[in-house]
Amino acid sequence: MTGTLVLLRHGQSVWNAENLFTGWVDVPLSEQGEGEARRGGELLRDAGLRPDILHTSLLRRAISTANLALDSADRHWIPVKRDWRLNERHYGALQGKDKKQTLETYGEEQFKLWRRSYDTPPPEIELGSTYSQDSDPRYAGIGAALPRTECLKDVLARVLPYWEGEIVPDLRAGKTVLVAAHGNSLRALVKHLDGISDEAIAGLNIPTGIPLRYELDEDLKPVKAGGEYLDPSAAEDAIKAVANQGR
Ligand SMILES: O=C(O)[C@@H](CO)OP(=O)(O)O
Repeated sequence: MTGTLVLLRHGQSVWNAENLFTGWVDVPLSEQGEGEARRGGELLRDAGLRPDILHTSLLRRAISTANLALDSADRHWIPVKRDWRLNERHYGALQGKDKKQTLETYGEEQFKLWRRSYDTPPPEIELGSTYSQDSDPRYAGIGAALPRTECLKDVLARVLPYWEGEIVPDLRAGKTVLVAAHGNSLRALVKHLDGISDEAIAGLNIPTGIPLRYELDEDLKPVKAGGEYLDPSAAEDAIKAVANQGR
C-alpha cells in the first residue's frame, strides 16, 4: 500500500514580507506566516488528514510552520526527521538582496532566469560574507557539498536522494507523510512527481502555508496530476502573489 503525501510550504517569513531573496538565511516566520501555519493545520484536521511522520528542512521557517500546523491538527507528537536536503534553494550572492531592486538593476529577463529557470544559478556567494552559511554548525557535516549557489536542477539533485532514501520508505509503509519545506525545494519535488518539463517548471509557484495533498499509486505517480490544495481558492490567489514578487 502507498501512503498519502502532504507538501506544506512554510508560512510567510519576515523576509518574504520584506521582499528579500532568502535561500539558506534562517529567518523566522512573520506574524501573518504564523497564522498561515495554524490555518494550514486546521485544513489538515478538517480534511481528516493525520500525518504519521514529519520531514522538514533545517530552517526555522519550515520547522516553526510544521510545529504550529501540527499543533492545531493535534498531531504535534509525531516523529520528525530533518535534513538540509529539504532546505530552500541556495540563492547565492542574491541572498539578502531586495527583489524589486534586483529586477530594476538587472532587468526582467535576468531576474526571471535567476528566480525560475531550471539551470541558471545566481552568482556564487562569497565565503565568510554576512549571508553565507559556511561557518554554520548545522552544516558542518556536509563538507564539499555545501552549496554556494544553486539552480533548481541542483536542488532536484540533492532532494532526490532524500526522497528515495527517507520519504519513499515511509510512503511504502502506508504512512501519511508531511513534508514541510520551501518554495523551491517543493517545486523540485513536484517537478519529479508530476514529470514537469524543464521549461514548464518555470511557471509553477507554490503558495505559503496551504497543504498540497498527493495520493500516489504503487509506482509513486500522482493519482491526480498536480495534487490538490486543501484550500484551492486561497491557493490560486497566493500563487499569483508569489509569481508577481519583485513588481
Ligand atoms: O527568496 C527565496 O528564497 C525564495 C522563496 O521565498 O524566493 P523566490 O520565490 O523568489 O524563489
